[in-house]
Amino acid sequence: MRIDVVTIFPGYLAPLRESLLGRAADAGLIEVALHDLRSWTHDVHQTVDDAPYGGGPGMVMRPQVWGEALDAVIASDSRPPRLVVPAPAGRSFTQATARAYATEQRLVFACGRYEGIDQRVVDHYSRQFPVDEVSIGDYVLVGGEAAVLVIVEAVARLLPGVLGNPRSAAEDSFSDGLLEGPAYTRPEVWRGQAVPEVLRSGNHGAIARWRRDRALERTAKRRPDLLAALPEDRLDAADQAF
Ligand SMILES: Nc1nc2cc(Br)ccc2s1
Repeated sequence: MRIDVVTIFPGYLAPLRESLLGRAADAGLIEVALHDLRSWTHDVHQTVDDAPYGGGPGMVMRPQVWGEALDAVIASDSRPPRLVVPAPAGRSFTQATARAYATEQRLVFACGRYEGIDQRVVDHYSRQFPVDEVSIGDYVLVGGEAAVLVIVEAVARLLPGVLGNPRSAAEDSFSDGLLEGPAYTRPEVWRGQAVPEVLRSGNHGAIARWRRDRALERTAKRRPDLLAALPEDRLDAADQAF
């Protein structure tokens, strides 16, 4: 997978080259290219924003700069892109979105700042490529860069070969529509708290049931919306207690 990120703060995306993603890049599983939006300005001040039509606070990012940048970046690789624009008003980015993005050949991220990017940029490219405006949560950041770090990590970990143990991705939170239950490791007793006995029983059936019950219990308590959204056939008779 090829990932391009256009931003006025390329340094903010440096962590994409660290650890898990660094190893994935070294292994050729992911190719990350960072592009400074200001490279496509033509004035001495490298202006990327302007006052909003209709008045109001803040500044809006100029369509001309974004158009020149995205034309150049998209043309720099033959793989067809999905353009992803993090935005507070975007559709929610979920594990299902991450799974869908993990099947893409190429993701091009446009990192907005200020009050966002002139809407005509998204409208223009939506006529040529799939374009998603996505939000990573119901809060407002200062820019899209932090959202790109989150999205890229959630997607990259699903790519074959990126995680040491592929079962991790298959069994983590949200993979079966539920939150993950509690996890334990040695020592058996820590500060007077013992590891639940069933986990030391060696009875794999009982362990699987216990883990399912803890996941259902936690999901019912913390995210009842996820439980309500589960398709009927995803809950078996033993699950009905939740
Ligand atoms: N939750 C989010 N907040 C923001 C703010 C800006 Br400015 C750009 C993108 C995003 S995504």
